[in-house]
Amino acid sequence: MYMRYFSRVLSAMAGPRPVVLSGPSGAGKSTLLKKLMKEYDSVFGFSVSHTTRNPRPGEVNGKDYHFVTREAMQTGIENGDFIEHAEFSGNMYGTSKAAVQDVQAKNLICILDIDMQGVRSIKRADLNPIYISIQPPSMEVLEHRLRDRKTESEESLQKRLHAARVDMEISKEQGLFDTVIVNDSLEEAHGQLKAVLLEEIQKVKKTNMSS
Ligand SMILES: Nc1ncnc2c1ncn2[C@@H]1O[C@H](COP(=O)(O)OP(=O)(O)OP(=O)(O)O)[C@@H](O)[C@H]1O
Ligand SMILES: Nc1nc2c(ncn2[C@@H]2O[C@H](COP(=O)(O)O)[C@@H](O)[C@H]2O)c(=O)[nH]1
Repeated sequence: MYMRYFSRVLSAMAGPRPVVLSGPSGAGKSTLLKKLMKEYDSVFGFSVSHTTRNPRPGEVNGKDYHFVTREAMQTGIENGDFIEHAEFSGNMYGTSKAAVQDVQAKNLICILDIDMQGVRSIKRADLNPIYISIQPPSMEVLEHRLRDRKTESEESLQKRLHAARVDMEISKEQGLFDTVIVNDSLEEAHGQLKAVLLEEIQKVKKTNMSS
């Protein structure tokens, strides 16, 4: 218990707290984090995950994800390269230690966009992030958004909707998230996200000004 306490104190001294953004597929995590990173230049850094899924049109290897084979991912996991990893909708996803270290080395707020299994694993690690859940206004709206995005096959869509129902139930669990934001109006959700992160944003801005 004391070890965990001291490691949290040390990590607080080391730089800004990372941010975990979680929530059902299609809730708007990427949309919100892109908007945040556009508004705040040189404050946030994205933790680029590894995945075995195929890139979508426009996605860039090394920027949106590290797109890898299942074999490469398994080897990385066996070598202890990952803080957490999970199977989601038929593909593997994972946060490497390097992905987080790369952002933290620049003294930026590291943003992790991960599923619920990832949240559970990160809770057991020593990252001490701010946990934010992004939720859709309803299952109906979520389904519309996912269909309109046109990224999923019917099979993948159904898997994601099933995971979403589970996610929406679990996210009500007391103490799991520091904040739950319902992304109905994008502007309002963006405003709420900024408000939650204000203290960390100011910390980074202050450090950047004095360096
Ligand atoms: N507030 C909103 N109002 C209307 N549409 C939205 C809103 N937020 C996001 N969207 C749209 O919903 C779709 C899903 O959003 P997004 O891709 O950001 O979700 P996500 O949570 O990152 O999903 P995934 O976990 O699958 O990556 C996108 O087409 C996006 O443009
Ligand atoms: N546990 C982890 N989950 C991750 C990671 N990177 C992304 N994700 C989550 O996967 C789903 C699907 O993402 P998509 O890009 O295929 O739509 C979504 O909920 C992400 O949050 C990760 O490294 N670990």
